[in-house]
Amino acid sequence: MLSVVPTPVTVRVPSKVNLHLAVGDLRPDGYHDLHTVFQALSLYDEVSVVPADTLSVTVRGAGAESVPTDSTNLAWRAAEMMAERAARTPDVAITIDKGIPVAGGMAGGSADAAATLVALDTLWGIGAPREDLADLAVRLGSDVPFCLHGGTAIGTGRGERLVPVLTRGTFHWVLALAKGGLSTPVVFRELDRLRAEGGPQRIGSADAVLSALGSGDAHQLAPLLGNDLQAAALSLDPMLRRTLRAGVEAGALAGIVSGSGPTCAFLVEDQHAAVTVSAELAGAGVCRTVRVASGPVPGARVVGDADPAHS
Ligand SMILES: C[C@@](CO)(OP(=O)(O)O)[C@H](O)COP(=O)(O)OP(=O)(O)OC[C@H]1O[C@@H](n2ccc(N)nc2=O)[C@H](O)[C@@H]1O
Ligand SMILES: Nc1ncnc2c1ncn2[C@@H]1O[C@H](COP(=O)(O)OP(=O)(O)O)[C@@H](O)[C@H]1O
Repeated sequence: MLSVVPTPVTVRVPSKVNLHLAVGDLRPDGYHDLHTVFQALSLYDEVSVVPADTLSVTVRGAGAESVPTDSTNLAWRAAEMMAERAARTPDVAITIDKGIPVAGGMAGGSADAAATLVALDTLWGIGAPREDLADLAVRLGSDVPFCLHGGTAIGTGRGERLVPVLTRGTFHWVLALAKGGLSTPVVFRELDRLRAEGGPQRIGSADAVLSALGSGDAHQLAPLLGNDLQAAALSLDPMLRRTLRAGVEAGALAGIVSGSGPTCAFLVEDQHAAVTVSAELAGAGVCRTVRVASGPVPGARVVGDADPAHS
């Protein structure tokens, strides 16, 4: 008798860069209020789910060895949450193909959690409204709702309250991926420490960033990029200064530490500049590897899914 091989559902999910990341003071719950502008970039993870006897996670790609495959993996937790909502057992094998740097400040783990929610929604035929998935997402991490959402958005609260931002055209980026990672809580703590000593200066409001995004002009946007966590990331990893300098010397319009780092994101004029800047940066020996990306791109979605309900 022929046995039916189950077909996996695969979801592609983008990374993010914070174009503007203003960090407030430490709150009693251990978090910081954020005012951020996220942009989803075309550097992706792919998450596949297939029915299995028990829940498992397999991680492949660069940095896979440093990602947990047990219940501390955010994708595992997303599967348990989705199963609870559907009142069933989370009997799936999850495979994560990492394209997003691990612990790189580009929301890799959050992306995998968002992708797992979308993949299981399809695999189990749940058809949950996006708002329901967003409610689950926020319980998994501050960045998970944006990974579902994609595009460009303002994030407030812990970064989880989102309002879409109108942008024109496509922005082109060169990403310098570092050898190691930086721990998000450690970077926030380092900022608290630096602030207790009187520095660094806080970035201002995002108003000018929003109008630059509306103009679609990378030259206008470049000098406005700002990240309150950058000083803390540089304090923990001083070599990043060299990386930021090298990107600008290679012809980027501006460079910024992405989120809590250590990935450095360089805004460039166009696709052609992305190729030349990335080649020069790769030769400068200031990072593990270089990637070209563009944004904004859509959030987590099933590969091959043309259903507008998923847009
Ligand atoms: C800094 C940002 C900027 O987008 O991204 P990354 O650079 O890590 O990708 C995010 O705020 C990271 O979000 P995420 O990685 O989901 O963090 P969470 O799991 O929610 O929190 C991890 C820890 O970071 C600190 N944290 C996080 C968010 C926040 N608004 N304030 C904080 O102080 C807390 O110590 C928290 O326990
Ligand atoms: N699916 C996952 N992918 C990557 N990291 C994960 C995942 N699940 C849990 N983690 C843990 O989260 C930490 C932060 O990783 P990541 O989300 O990639 O970085 P960042 O918070 O800087 O954007 C990692 O060190 C890893 O131990």
